[in-house]
Amino acid sequence: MNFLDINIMEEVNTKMVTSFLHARDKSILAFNRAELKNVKVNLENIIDENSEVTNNIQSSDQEDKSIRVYLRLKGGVPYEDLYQIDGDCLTCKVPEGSYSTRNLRYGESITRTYGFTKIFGPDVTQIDIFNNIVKARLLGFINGRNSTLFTYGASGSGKTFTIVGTPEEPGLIPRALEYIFRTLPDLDDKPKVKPLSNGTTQELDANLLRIEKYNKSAVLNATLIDKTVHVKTYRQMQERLSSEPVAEIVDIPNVSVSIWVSFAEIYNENIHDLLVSHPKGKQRPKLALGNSNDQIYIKNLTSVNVSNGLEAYQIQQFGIHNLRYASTAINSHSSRSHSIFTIQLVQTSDISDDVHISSFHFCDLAGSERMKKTMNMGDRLKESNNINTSLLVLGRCIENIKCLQQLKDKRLIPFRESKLTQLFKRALLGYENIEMIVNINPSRDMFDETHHALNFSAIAKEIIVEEQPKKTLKRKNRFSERMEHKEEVDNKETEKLKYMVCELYNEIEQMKHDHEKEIEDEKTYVSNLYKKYYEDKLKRLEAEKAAEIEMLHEKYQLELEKYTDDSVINISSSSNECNSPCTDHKAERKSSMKIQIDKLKEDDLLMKNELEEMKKKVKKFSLENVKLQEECAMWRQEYMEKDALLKDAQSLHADLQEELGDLKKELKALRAQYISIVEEKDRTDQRLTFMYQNSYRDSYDSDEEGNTISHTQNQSTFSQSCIKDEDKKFY
Ligand SMILES: Nc1ncnc2c1ncn2[C@@H]1O[C@H](COP(=O)(O)OP(=O)(O)OP(=O)(O)O)[C@@H](O)[C@H]1O
Repeated sequence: MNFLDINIMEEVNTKMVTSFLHARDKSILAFNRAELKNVKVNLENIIDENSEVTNNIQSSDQEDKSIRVYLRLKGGVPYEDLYQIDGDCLTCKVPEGSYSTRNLRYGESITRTYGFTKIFGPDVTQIDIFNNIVKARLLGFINGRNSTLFTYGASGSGKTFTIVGTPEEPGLIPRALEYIFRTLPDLDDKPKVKPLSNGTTQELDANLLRIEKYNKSAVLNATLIDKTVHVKTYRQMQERLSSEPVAEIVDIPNVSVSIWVSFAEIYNENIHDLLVSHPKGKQRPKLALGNSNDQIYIKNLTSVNVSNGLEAYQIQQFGIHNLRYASTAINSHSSRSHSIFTIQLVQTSDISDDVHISSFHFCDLAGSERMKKTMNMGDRLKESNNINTSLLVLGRCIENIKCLQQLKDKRLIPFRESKLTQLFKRALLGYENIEMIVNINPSRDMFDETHHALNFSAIAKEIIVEEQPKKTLKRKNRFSERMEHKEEVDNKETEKLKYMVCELYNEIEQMKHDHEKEIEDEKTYVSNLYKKYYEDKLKRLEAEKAAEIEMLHEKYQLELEKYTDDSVINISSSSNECNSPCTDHKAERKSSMKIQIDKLKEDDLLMKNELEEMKKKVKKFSLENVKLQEECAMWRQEYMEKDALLKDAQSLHADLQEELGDLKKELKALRAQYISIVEEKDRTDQRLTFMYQNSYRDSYDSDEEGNTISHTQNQSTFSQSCIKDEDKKFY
C-alpha cells in the first residue's frame, strides 16, 4: 500500500459514520450474487480495495469464476419447434437440411444442449436485461472497477436492439447512463483532470478546460444531429426511466467526480473516432493502437466530458449517426462494424493528488453472417469478410485461452490478428470483469448462424475470470519524469492541434455555408438579369403594339373623317332623299366603324394601364437588383477575407505539425542520448572493475616480491588514473 492509500484509508475511517452509499434497490443485487446486508459504503471506497461492497462483490464473483455468458432470444419469432429452454440450458434440435446435418445418415438427428449463466426468452423486456446483467456491474464501476460487455450474434439477431434499443424501449447504454447520472450526486462541471486513452490523466488548466468545452459543444451543436428531436426523444425516454429505482449516494466528501464518454468503431480493420465530424465524401481519419504497460489503447480517441443524461444521449446519438450501417439481405439496417462505447468515471481526491478511473465498455459486435445468405457483393463482401475474420480471430483467441487456462496447453493466442482482440486482450484473458450477451434469432432459416453463435458461447463460458487488483504506480526516475513531461507536452500539442483542426473545420463549414449563400445570390442575380431581359423585350413589343394601335387609330380616324365629310356632302346634295339604300349602307358602316374605334380606344387605354403597371414593376425590380448586387459584392469580399483566414490557419496548422514533428525528433534524440549514456556508463563501470582487479593483482604480486608499495596506495593511484582517463574520454 502506498502513501496515498494510507491517507485515503484514514479519511474513510474518520468519515465512515456520516458518509455512505446505500444500495437502495434490492434488484441491483438480484442476479447471481448473495444479498448484501446493511450495505453502507463510503464513496471513497471506490478507491479502497478493501471496502465492504468491493469485497462482497469480489467474493460473490468468486462463486462463479467463468465468464458470464447470457443468451437472449429475439422476440416475435416462434422458437418452440427447434429450441427448448430448461432453466439455464437451451436444447436445440438440428433441423434437416442445415449445415450441421451434412454428415448424418438418413433418419439420424442431433440435439445439442448449451448451458448459460442465464437465458432470457423472447418475452423478456429491456429493463429485465438491464437489471439482471448491467445494474450490479454499474455498482462495481462506481466502486472503481472496469467492466466490458459484448453482444455477439448473427446479423439481425438483436445485438444493437439490446445495447442501444429504441426511444420506446431504451437499451443498455442509455439505461446505464441514466442510472449513473441519477445515482451520482452533482458532477464537477469543471473537471480537474481528463482521462487519456493511454490510461494516464491530464491536468486541465483554464485553457484546456475551454478547449474541452468547445469540443463538447462542437459535438452537441453539430449540424448533422437534429438537436430538438433528440432533446424531445431524450425527455420522453427519461420520463419512462424515471420510475426505475437507482442506488443512492448520500455524500461524497473530498472527492470530485466527472464522467467522460468515447465512441469508436472498427470498420474493415480500421479504427475510427465516432465523436469527430468529418466532411462528407472525405476519407475518415484512421486511429492507431498504442501500448502502455501492456494495456492496448486507441491513440488520440476523443473523450468528451458529460454533465448530464441529455448531453450523454446527444453524444451517443452523434456517434450512432457516424456509424457504418448498410442494408443486407438479413437486416435492412445492419451495423457493418464493431462499435465500442466507453463510459469513464474519474474520481479526483480534493485532498491529495490521487485520481481513480474506471471504465465501462459496451461493445456491439458486427453481425456474423454467411456470404451466401447475405448476397453481398463488392464493398459489402469485403466488409463481410473482415467482420467474419475478426469474429473468427475472437473465437480462436477464446478457444486458445480456454485451452491455456484449463489444459495448461501453451498455445499461441492470436490477439494480434485483429484490432478487436488486441483492444480487449486483458478482458478476454479474464483480468477484468467481462459479460457476454449472445443474441439469437430462433427462426428456422437462421439455424446455422444461431448454431455457430451457440458453439462460440459454449467455449466463451469456460474462460476463467480472475480480476486483477489495480496496479500500483511505479516509482519515477529522472528519465521517466522527463519522458512523461515530454509526453505531456506532446499531449498538449495534440490537444492544441485538435482544437485548431476543430476551428478549421468550423471555419470550412461556415465558408461552405457562405459559399452556398453566394451561389443562391448569384442565382437570384442571373434570374433577375433574365427577368430584366424579358421585361425589356415585353416593353419593346408593347411599344411596337402601341405604335401600331396608334397608327390604326389614326387611319380609322382619317377614314371616319372622310366618310363623315362624304355623308355631309351626300346629305346636302340629295336634300330630301334621306332614306335611300346608299345612305343606309353608309350609316351602317359608320356606326360599325365607330364601334371598332371605341373598342380600339378601350384596348389602347388598357394597354396604357398595363404599360404603366409594367413600368412600376420594372422600376421595383431594378431597385431590388441594385440591392442584391451590393449584397453580392459584400459576400464576395467576406468570402475572400475568410479564405485568407483559412489559409493563415492552415499554414499555422502546418507550422504546428512541423513543431510537433521536431519535438518528437528531439524526444527520439534524447532517448538515443540516454541509451548511449547508459551504455557508456556500463562500459566505464566494466573498465574500472577490470582495472581495479588488475591493480589489486599487481599490488599483491609486488608484495610477494618484497616491494614497499602499499596495497591501498597502489589501488587509489590506479583508480585515480583510471577515472582521469574515463573523465577525459567522457568529456
Ligand atoms: N427482442 C426484440 N424485440 C423486438 N424487436 C427486436 C428484438 N430484437 C431485435 N429486434 C428488431 O430486429 C431488428 C434487427 O435487430 P438489430 O438491428 O438489433 O440486429 P443486429 O443483431 O444488431 O444486426 P446487425 O448485426 O446486422 O447490425 C431491429 O428492427 C430490431 O428492432
